[in-house]
Amino acid sequence: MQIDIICVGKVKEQYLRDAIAEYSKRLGRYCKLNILEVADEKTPEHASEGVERHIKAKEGERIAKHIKPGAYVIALAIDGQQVTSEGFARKIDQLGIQGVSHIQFVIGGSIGMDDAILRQANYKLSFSKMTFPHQLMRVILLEQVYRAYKINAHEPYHK
Ligand SMILES: C[S@@+](CC[C@H](N)C(=O)[O-])C[C@H]1O[C@@H](n2cnc3c(N)ncnc32)[C@H](O)[C@@H]1O
Repeated sequence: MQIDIICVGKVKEQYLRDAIAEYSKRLGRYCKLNILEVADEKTPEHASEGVERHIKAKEGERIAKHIKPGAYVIALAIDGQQVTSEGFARKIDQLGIQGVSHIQFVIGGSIGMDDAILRQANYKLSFSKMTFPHQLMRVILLEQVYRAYKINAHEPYHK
């Protein structure tokens, strides 16, 4: 399975970069992982709704260029479906059984994700009703994908 994580902006904090590197290394045993970063737009403080929509559209255009025909696209969205870790593992397993060989996760930028990407996605996944920073979301997603592979391989890790 090829897993892409399409995300916005560079991760600046070293502790997040370390965590991303660690989970990427661990996942290397189970799938082919690509982290595809697109450039972020500067967001002024107190930007109007119109300005925010414009920023999300520009970031969305960059994200769209990475979306591949035939890939199963999972957009991370606060109002998406909430599942357990076991349910998430089952979803990845079932996609493989259905013949999907490429999953692309998309994480929005600091002010969120363009509506066009959300509409294009095959599935919207929520990690709770709380808002997490987009850069931390990368770590949380990687850990849950790793957990899913450990669950599916019946290997110790998930408790
Ligand atoms: C800081 S959040 C954007 C907040 C924005 N107000 C919104 O509603 O999308 C940045 C990105 O992180 C992801 N994200 C943050 N919290 C999330 C959650 N609880 N579940 C799923 N994705 C989340 C989403 O992809 C979001 O576009």
